[in-house]
Parts: sequence; structure tokens; C-alpha cells
Amino acid sequence: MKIVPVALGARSYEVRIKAGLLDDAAAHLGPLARNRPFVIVTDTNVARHAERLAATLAAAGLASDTIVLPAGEATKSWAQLESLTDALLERGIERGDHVIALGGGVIGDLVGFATAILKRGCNFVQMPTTLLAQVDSSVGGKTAINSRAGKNLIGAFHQPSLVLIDPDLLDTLPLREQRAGYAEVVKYGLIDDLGFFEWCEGNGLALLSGDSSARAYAIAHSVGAKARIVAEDERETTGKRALLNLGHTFGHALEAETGFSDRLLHGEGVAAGMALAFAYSARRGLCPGQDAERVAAHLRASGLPFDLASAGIAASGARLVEHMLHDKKMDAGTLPFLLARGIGQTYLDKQVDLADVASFLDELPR
Ligand SMILES: NC(=O)c1ccc[n+]([C@@H]2O[C@H](COP(=O)([O-])OP(=O)(O)OC[C@H]3O[C@@H](n4cnc5c(N)ncnc54)[C@H](O)[C@@H]3O)[C@@H](O)[C@H]2O)c1
Ligand SMILES: O=C(O)C(=O)C[C@@H](O)[C@H](O)[C@H](O)COP(=O)(O)O
Ligand SMILES: [Zn+2]
Repeated sequence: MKIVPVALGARSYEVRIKAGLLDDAAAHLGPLARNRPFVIVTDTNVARHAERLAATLAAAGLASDTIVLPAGEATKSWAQLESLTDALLERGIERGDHVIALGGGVIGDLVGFATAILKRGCNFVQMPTTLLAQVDSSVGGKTAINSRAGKNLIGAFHQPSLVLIDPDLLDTLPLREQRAGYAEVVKYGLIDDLGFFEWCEGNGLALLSGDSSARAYAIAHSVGAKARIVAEDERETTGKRALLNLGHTFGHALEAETGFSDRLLHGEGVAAGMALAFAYSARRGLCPGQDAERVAAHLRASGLPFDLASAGIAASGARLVEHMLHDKKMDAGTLPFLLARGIGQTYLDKQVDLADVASFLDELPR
């Protein structure tokens, strides 16, 4: 088993990664049980894995109850938050209980937020079941729902007590979702790790086709990178954690444009967003054009969107910039942007003129 510590003082926890971990989950969860039943929260597509988890726990004498929510981004909503908090209160949840979030980033973000606010803070365990959640969303304590105004605008920082990753769960994940999660893997290379981007160029397709050693390496490397950044800047105050937002200002605007529908998955928006961040950096003369082309080429070869046309977005630059005005990085009326000086050299640029971003977007083919 690979263990990655997330060092956050009193809020520190471990990320434990092992193929087949679901089947010995009782050994990891037992110490958290306190003679109380666990509540497992999952979605309709993951319910089969939740049944296996409940059976494993029962075999070890650990009681559990499962709440199944609708699958999809629309579940990160006020309505689902209300129904989940009601359901947990009906079950008599106590602050010391651990709710288990078994699912992708949608379940993790929603359960994380529900437990952050229930009784002013209950515990939760992340058991991520998508590539995206295993490499990114289960670690770091960002929790949220979406609002009409934009992505993740209502939320809290609330760290899990433990993250349990079983890469074998990805065997049932559809290819489109694997690819979307892969965008966040590539992100770590683009941020500050050229060597890892090169690894992605050489091994990405093997990872996407389910190769277990490529999968294990990508998950452990990504979790290590995320844990390091989060430990340095838990609440995104110094600018370090903002690097994890590479591609997200563009990406969230594209997602908002599709109404957070299945037309564009989060990871797909991030893929297009990262390519746009590099293309915009190249247009400004900050980054070699070759690097921007190399990023787009790798995303394209991985079956991901790499520009507005491949993301299916026809909106004008001005309209996309309007979505960006809701970005949580907005600071005194300006929007710090994640730009790049090259692959592995991302930085936060505070001098970006949004009118210039809009004209850049208007110049792109639709
Ligand atoms: N908190 C963070 O730091 C953070 C980081 C990145 C993304 N996010 C958020 O995560 C969300 C996206 O997460 P996601 O891509 O995991 O989406 P998701 O949770 O919607 O899961 C994708 C799809 O895969 C299905 N699924 C999940 N596990 C499966 C499995 N093992 N087998 C078969 N089907 C399975 C789900 O039911 C869903 O249909 C977005 O809302 C994004 O904003 C949060
Ligand atoms: O953990 C972070 O920090 C990230 O930015 C990870 C992102 O992949 C994730 O999508 C996050 O939710 C975006 O952050 P937000 O603050 O823009 O909602
Ligand atoms: Zn993301």
C-alpha cells in the first residue's frame, strides 16, 4: 500500500492507495466506527460498489446505511444539499460520526460540504471512484455546490479524516470519464513538472486503456503533487494553491456556458481551458508557441477538447468573460489568471486585461 500524508497540523490525514482496497475497507474504517453505523453516500452509477462496501463492512461486524443520489454535475445543487442534510439528520448523525463519500468529485464535493455545515462540522472519509476524484478532488478539502451564478460558488474548506483509493474501481468507469480525469493528471505536469508531462506523453494512452502500473504511478504521483501544494497553502491565500486552478478560469466559464450539463464534463472544460491558457500565454509572447502547440497536441491525442471548437463552444469572448467575473480569484475588481512561461512553468499573472482575453477568444475558430 502507498501512503501519502497530507500535512496540515491538527487537520493532517493520510491518503492510502492500494488496488483492491475496497475489499479490506473494514480494516481502515473500523478504527473510526465508535460503535455507530457508517452512512455511505454514493450515486446511482456507483451503487454497485456501495453494495460491495456495505457487505465488506457487515462481514467485519460494522453496520452501515447507504444514501444513493442521482449521478451527474446537477447533484451539486442546493436541492440535493438540502435533501442530503435532511437524510443525515434523520439518521441522527453526530459530529463524531464519519460519513463515507463513495463516488466521483460530485459526491465528494457535496458530502464534504454537507458535513462541513452539519452541526457546524462532522467528519467524512473520501473513497473516490473516478480518476478525477482519485488524482484531485478527494484530496485538499475544497467542498462546494454550484449556483446559478457559477461553479463551486457556495462551499467551504473542510478536510476529510482519511482518503481511501482503490484504483481497481476505475475498471467500471466509462472511457469519456477516464479522459476527463486524465486532464487533471496532465495539469500537474503543466504546472511545475515538465518530467511528469513527458511521462504523460509517453504513458497517457496506456493509463487510459487501464494499464495498472501506469494507473498506479499516475495516481500516486498526482496525489503527492496535490498534497505538497495543499500543505503549503491550504486555503489558497499565498498564490501557491491557485496553481491548481490552471485552465479552470477558462474551463469553468465553458462549463457555465453549457449550464453545467453533460455536454462538457469538468475535466473536459479543464482540458480546453489549459490549452487556452497556453495559447493565450503564447499570443502574449510569454510562452513559446511550440509549447502551446505541444499541450494542445497531447490533449487532442488523449481524446480531450483542446480549443473552443472541440469543446463545442460557440459563445462570444465577451459572454465567456462575463462568466469569468464570478471566479473566486477575483480580487479588488481584477482577475488574477494562471498563465505559463512554458510547460511546467505556470504562474499567477495579475496583469491580465479581460477585454484582451475576450478578443483572444473572439479570434478563435468556432
Ligand atoms: N474539490 C476539488 O478539489 C475538486 C477537484 C476537481 C474537480 N472537482 C469537482 O469534481 C466534479 C467532477 O468529478 P468527476 O469527474 O469525478 O464527476 P462525477 O462525480 O460526476 O463522476 C463522473 C461519472 O462517473 C460515474 N462514476 C463514478 N465512479 C464510477 C465508477 N467507478 N464506475 C462507473 N461509473 C462511475 C458517476 O456516476 C458520474 O456519472 C466537478 O464538480 C468538479 O468541480 C473538485
Ligand atoms: O484543489 C484545488 O485547489 C483546485 O483548484 C483543484 C481543481 O481541480 C478543482 O476543480 C477545484 O474545485 C477548483 O477550485 P475553485 O476554487 O475554482 O472552485
Ligand atoms: Zn478541477
